[in-house]
Amino acid sequence: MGVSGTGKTTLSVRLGAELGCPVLEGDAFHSAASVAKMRAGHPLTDADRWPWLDRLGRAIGEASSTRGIAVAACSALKRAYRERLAAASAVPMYFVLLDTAREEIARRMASRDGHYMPPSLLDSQLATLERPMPDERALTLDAARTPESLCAEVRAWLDLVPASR
Ligand SMILES: Nc1ncnc2c1ncn2[C@@H]1O[C@H](COP(=O)(O)OP(=O)(O)OP(=O)(O)O)[C@@H](O)[C@H]1O
Ligand SMILES: O=C(O)[C@H](O)[C@@H](O)[C@H](O)[C@H](O)CO
Repeated sequence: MGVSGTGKTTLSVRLGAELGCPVLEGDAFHSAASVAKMRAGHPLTDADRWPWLDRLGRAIGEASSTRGIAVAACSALKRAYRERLAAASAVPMYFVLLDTAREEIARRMASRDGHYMPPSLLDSQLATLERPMPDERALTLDAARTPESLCAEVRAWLDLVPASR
């Protein structure tokens, strides 16, 4: 989880490869209308996001049944979005927030080609972000670290989280 451009896709692909499990890309579950809206520079609303979170959550639940675990990249900006995603999946869900300085995120967004998300939406993403509370199953990491070290820390954390929690 985290705002656009923090490295969710990069980390999830790496983690999925290391764990040998399915990887789901949240961006692929948006409706065409939502993608067009973001491309045009308009932030999504809650109403835009609920059906997307339900679709992605169900897919996470299905994907995790094959290998016992699945990894997903999803902004999941608000607590209510994380709760919706977990409820739709019907499996235990653990969140990793990638968080770092605005300047670094803006630099990453500006430097990538062909992505529908315009850098102008970064401030709305940051304003919407509700960082996980202590009672959520969540780990916060500095997104400025290397993908290798982020991946290693997530794996160490997952091993320490009891499966029944
Ligand atoms: N740990 C990292 N260190 C340096 N650059 C990174 C790191 N992770 C990702 N990047 C680069 O930052 C850019 C954004 O990464 P990525 O697409 O993984 O982010 P994202 O959070 O999935 O974005 P979005 O939600 O907008 O799809 C890419 O150009 C990627 O190569
Ligand atoms: O909830 C949202 O506003 C969206 O998921 C956005 O965060 C983007 O789709 C994603 O980050 C790709 O840039």
